[in-house]
Amino acid sequence: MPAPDSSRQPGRPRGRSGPRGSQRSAQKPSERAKHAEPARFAAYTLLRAVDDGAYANLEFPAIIRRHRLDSRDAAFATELAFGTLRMQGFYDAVIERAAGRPTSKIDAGVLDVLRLGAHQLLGMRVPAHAAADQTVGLARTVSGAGASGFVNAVMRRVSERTRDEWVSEVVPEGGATAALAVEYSHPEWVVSALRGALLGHGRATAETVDSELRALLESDNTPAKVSLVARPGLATVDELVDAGATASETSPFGAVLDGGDPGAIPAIRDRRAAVQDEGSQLLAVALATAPVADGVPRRWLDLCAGPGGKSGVLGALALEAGADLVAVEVSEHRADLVRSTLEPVAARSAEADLDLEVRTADGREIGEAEPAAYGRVLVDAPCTGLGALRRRPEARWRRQPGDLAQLGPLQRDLLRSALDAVAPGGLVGYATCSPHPAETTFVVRDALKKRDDIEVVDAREYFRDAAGEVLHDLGDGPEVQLWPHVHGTDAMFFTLLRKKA
Ligand SMILES: C[S@@+](CC[C@H](N)C(=O)[O-])C[C@H]1O[C@@H](n2cnc3c(N)ncnc32)[C@H](O)[C@@H]1O
Repeated sequence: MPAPDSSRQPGRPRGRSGPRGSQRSAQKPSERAKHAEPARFAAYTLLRAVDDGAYANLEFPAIIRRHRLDSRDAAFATELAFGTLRMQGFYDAVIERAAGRPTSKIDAGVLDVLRLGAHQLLGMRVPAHAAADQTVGLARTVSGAGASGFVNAVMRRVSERTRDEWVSEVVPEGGATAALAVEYSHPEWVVSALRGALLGHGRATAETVDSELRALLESDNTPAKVSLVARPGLATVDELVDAGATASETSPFGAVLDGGDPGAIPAIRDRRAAVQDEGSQLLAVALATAPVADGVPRRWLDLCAGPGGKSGVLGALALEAGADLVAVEVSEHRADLVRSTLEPVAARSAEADLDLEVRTADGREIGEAEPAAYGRVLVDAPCTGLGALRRRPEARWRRQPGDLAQLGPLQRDLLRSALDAVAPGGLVGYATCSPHPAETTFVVRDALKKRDDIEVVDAREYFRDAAGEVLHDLGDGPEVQLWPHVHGTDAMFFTLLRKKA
């Protein structure tokens, strides 16, 4: 068992008060932490793994197990590691100033130690002396005594100012985008892209865009709550509530878990329920419930299905509607995840004599191979994920503007294939977990060019909250753009298209 962490007593929220130099430890250096404490070492291990290309969400559970952290230490390590990854851009600006050298001139491992220290000082409630001592101890463990003097000096300088004072110190004046990028710790191109998205989707005007953008960037830095879905007909929201969750106000099939392990909930263990953003739930329901013409095939298609979150909802709703479902995924591994997600639906579909097929295939080829064969088609296109940055702490630093150019042709081809695969009178839903106009409205506009057989349906009325009301603040339509700072969901985009009968 790791030793109790006396360095984590509740304290004043960081960064709202005066300088904290006076809070420095009265301990002599020789009395300070000599070694890394397990939770901090686990957080450091994750940062190094992410630097090597790992995905934080996938990697951290194994690190927590390897370091044998109890639930309290695991929660601390998660807040420390994920918060550090999110705020890395801001902390690097602080560290550069405090160290008097660019971060490129600091050893990568030592830089990660300093980032973790900066987060404890400026972003968590860890007392300044404990943050500094533990960070020096971590430096000694991972980089040897040589680095610990440097780390000690930088930590001392960082601790001399509050977060707000550091913001005034390192955030550039004048250039709004550059300033927001540092203050809210996003790459500059992402700040520009989100500004364009707020304006492009009519969420903000020139007058309101700055405050909307700040709220959106802030929500990217706030860990998402754990949203659950009770797959329709397979589980109920009440089952999730009985297991400790709170019923969602946003999604009729949703619930929110405040703490604890979702995997311990029986309905989730048997895949009748799952962890899923409420926005994703809503758009799957919208596609499944918007009316189609009589006589369209009772056969639905999920063209980009892996790992199967939306297929799980669509499969359950297809079963209720007496429809077949084909879930297509190009990656073999992700197609296996879809199979596993759909297992409980598959068993019931077989009993109901319905066809449920998971196919490892290229969705771009389905339209030509099976023209007009489906009544409802979902294209949940591969995208930059700029609308889900709060869920993937390192994603903002991985993505590059060039990704947009790479994904664009694929997104257009998949949508064109879907439009060919849908039968007259049937519906295609095009979705992304990005609000970027280049992945949303421009893709739809281009795919509809040179076709006169498609009409755009107002999707808003099919986005109904748990009370059955149309969700608030859906804008002017016809498409729907959800926002984390407005709806509490990922920034999902959804357009509903009908092939003329
Ligand atoms: C945004 S994810 C889909 C998420 C999924 N609908 C869910 O809710 O869990 C996009 C998926 O499309 C897959 N994909 C990429 N290119 C594809 C293609 N040409 N055909 C089919 N699937 C493709 C990716 O492997 C990825 O799993």
